[in-house]
Amino acid sequence: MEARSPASPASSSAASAPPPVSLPALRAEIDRIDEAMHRLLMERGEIIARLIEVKRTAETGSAFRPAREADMMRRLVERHHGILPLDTAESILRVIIATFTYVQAPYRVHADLSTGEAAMRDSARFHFGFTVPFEGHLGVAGVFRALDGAHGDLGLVPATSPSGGAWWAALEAPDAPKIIARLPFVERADHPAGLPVFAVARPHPDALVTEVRLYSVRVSGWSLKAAQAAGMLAEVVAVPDGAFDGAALLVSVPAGRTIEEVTAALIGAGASVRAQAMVGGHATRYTVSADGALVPTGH
Ligand SMILES: C=C(O[C@@H]1C=C(C(=O)O)C=C[C@H]1O)C(=O)O
Repeated sequence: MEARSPASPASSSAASAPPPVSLPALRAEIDRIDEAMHRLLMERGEIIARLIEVKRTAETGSAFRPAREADMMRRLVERHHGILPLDTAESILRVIIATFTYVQAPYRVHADLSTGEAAMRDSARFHFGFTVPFEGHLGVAGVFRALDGAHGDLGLVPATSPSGGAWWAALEAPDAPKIIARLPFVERADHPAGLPVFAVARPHPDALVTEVRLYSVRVSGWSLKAAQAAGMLAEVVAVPDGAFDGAALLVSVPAGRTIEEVTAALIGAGASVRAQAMVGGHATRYTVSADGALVPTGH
């Protein structure tokens, strides 16, 4: 976020205009700004109408462009300052983006509620608003069934505490949906919708972001040593898989690293890699630090 003292003028035009002194004058300023914001949103809609033709969304089915969305959210956080809470600015832009994506090609959000309904519903509403239809499912299998029935829809699955076993194995087939984003886009300690969530969808072929690459990896000989070796290089979610120290892993490989480095580390720690498949990708994660700076998260 830009560092500015609270006394700084909001814009150069405000700085040159004489300060309004009366309550009616201040309310007139607010009405002018509200009307300008509404007109700008309607103008944004006209541009989206033209963009639909350029993207030919109707042909490809999915309008999501996760890389662009992550970039827009990072730029919002970087330029934000003043008394409006960042949470509010972030949720407004998210609802604008999600709703205009919906206007391009209608979709539903299917969320796995099995690790808690309130936090998941907050994440879905914060990131997708109330115009995009929301459907809760008790388990990730229900989410994936819904995505099979409606190829343009989007699923939300808790990113860190798998309640339904190694759900990511269902994303291994080439024509299966893939992880396309990790929410929230910009992390911080007190994020009001901070549940770590993976967004799952069938991406447009050139829309999958691969800054962070996600792999489903099956190993035998899984041990604390193997977990530590892989954990030095990548974020790993592990679920025991069968007898004899087997495990199903979801490995998030950050930019600058490769899955080969991770599997070499696993083998070096005594594990055997039985299978691996890419199951998605998302933008590099960023955290807002206490002084408002954006810091890459992870390894
Ligand atoms: C507008 C686009 O489509 C979607 C909607 C966006 C928006 O409203 O800003 C941004 C990214 C896409 O998910 C685009 O591809 O640029």
